[in-house]
Amino acid sequence: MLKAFIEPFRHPRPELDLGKGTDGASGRKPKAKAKNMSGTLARIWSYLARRKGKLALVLLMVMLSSGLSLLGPYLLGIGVDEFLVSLKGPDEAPYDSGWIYFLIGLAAVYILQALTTWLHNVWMIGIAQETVYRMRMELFTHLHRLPIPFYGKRQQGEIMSRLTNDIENVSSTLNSSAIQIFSSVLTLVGTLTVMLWLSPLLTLLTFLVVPLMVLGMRWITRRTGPLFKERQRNLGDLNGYIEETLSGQRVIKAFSQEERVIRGFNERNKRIRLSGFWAQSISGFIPKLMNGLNNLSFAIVAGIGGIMAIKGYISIGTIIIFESYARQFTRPLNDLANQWNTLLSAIAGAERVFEVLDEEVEAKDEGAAVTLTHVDGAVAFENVSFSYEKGGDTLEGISFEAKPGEMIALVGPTGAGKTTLIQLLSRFYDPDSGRIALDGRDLSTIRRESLRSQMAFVLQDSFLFQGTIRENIRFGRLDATDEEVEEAAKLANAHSFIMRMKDGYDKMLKPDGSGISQGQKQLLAIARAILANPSMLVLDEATSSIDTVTEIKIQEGLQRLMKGRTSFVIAHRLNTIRSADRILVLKDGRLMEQGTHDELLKQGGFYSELYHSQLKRAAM
Ligand SMILES: Nc1ncnc2c1ncn2[C@@H]1O[C@H](COP(=O)(O)OP(=O)(O)OP(=O)(O)O)[C@@H](O)[C@H]1O
Repeated sequence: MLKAFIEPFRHPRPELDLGKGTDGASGRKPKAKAKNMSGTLARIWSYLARRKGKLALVLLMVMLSSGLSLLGPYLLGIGVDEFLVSLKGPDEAPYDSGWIYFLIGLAAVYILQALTTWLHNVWMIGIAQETVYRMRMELFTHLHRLPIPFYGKRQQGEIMSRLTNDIENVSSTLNSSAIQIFSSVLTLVGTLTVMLWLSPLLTLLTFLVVPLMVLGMRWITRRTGPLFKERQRNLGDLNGYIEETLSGQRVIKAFSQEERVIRGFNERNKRIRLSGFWAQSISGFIPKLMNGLNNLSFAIVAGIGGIMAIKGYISIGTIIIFESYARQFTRPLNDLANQWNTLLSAIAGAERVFEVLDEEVEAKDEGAAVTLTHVDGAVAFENVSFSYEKGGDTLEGISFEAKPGEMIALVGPTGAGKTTLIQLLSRFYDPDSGRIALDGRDLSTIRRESLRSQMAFVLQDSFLFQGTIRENIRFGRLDATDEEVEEAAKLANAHSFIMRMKDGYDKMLKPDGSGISQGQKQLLAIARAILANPSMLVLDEATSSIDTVTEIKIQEGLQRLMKGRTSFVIAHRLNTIRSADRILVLKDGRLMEQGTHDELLKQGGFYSELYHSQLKRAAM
């Protein structure tokens, strides 16, 4: 109801629309509408309710400031009647003490109004910041408890936009809009009540222009609404494009696609210019219309009110009160219309935040799940099948065994399912059927955290954080001493290159790990894994070409790391896994062959084919 009334008064404010309620990062269509408004509001309230006392104070201040905003003009009218209209002639000056007290009282009212407004603003900002602080914390913590499949389904930019844009949207709305709406409603109701009480006829005359305002505004907003939405969509599209092209800089440069990317940007930029031009030009007419109609109302009240005053129906002071109130009336109406929309988009934002908070966290370990203290490293896959999507067959009927300390190599063409098999072993996903066992114990009966703490990963593109080399190695075991960190680096063959750097172990690495070479990154990852001292290892062999010296160093480091641990090596160059205890050959999600290098060559099957074709390519 309220929305229907105030919607036409909405001044589309460009600065409010920027990035808010849009899925800026992903560039998707903005979702301005909340799906479950009352539920979301109740949930926001549950956050606010934690500061009930302060909130009550804020509401009290809002009521006071709204009341005082009514009292000011009212007193002014009374003052005019009392001290000016009653003057007998131009020579009679209102210098008696009553007039002075009146002025002091009036000033006190306006000062108090400013003070109460300031107080409710500051207190509300405090409550709002505390609320979004808690939301942000909850969301970030929750994101780290969500299972890997959640991330597989969503774009990173989209998740980030919830943590930043959407939360910011809730924050700014709680800061101002929520209270402004309350204050506007109070002021409107109060103004109307006092006006009706003073003179129903003059009230009617004052509001004669309101239907014209509603019609005029509706006419304009009907035209600008779709234009603003269009601009919002274009903005989202542009944001997504910027994010994509900035993160893909290397590829763009490598393929010399700069010109094409700039052209793409230009097209999107033009679309924003066009929709922005029309939206803002048409909506720019709104303040003029409001002003014109306000003046019309002013003239009607002054004219008819003047006649009524001459006839003695009302006093001059009453006309002054009406004129002030009439001017005061359109402001909260405008505020309401603007804030209402901001509020709606914030509710939609909050809903998107709650949607993530409602995502199921990684399934709880079963009650009886155990924490492993020691692992021998015997792994068995028994007829394991798995698919990322229902009905698929990413892995089918996989069975093999790995004895403690064995090196198992996984080979097969791209997309064969090697990484998926490792994901199942680390319980990032659970098999659809079949069983995986560690030391004879079903994986599902082992606590995930405990299982993962027994494993270390040395991947192709090892993830390095922004921090020193020392901190990055220590990530393997946070309580390791500096000596232990250096010992691990020595075993990994990383010590010498670290010492050649200016700051040695204190060299700061950049957030994306750039600044050191691929081979050096891998040596650091090996050091990290050595420090973690896991019972099981997962190694993703580097595909990128690394110089022979570094490669020998890496191989040495890996040999030391693998010693006595069950290791799974995803191999791309088959000559590096000749010493593997077992080679698993995967193709299209099925285990085609398994055995040692020699056994598989003798079989003359798929592995032998792969091996010989690689030999041939190397010889060319
Ligand atoms: N998160 C995912 N959601 C849906 N399908 C996926 C997902 N990850 C991988 N796949 C699909 O599962 C199949 C196996 O992928 P996997 O990454 O295990 O192959 P791989 O043998 O490790 O390949 P590569 O050698 O290229 O790394 C592929 O067809 C791949 O497209």
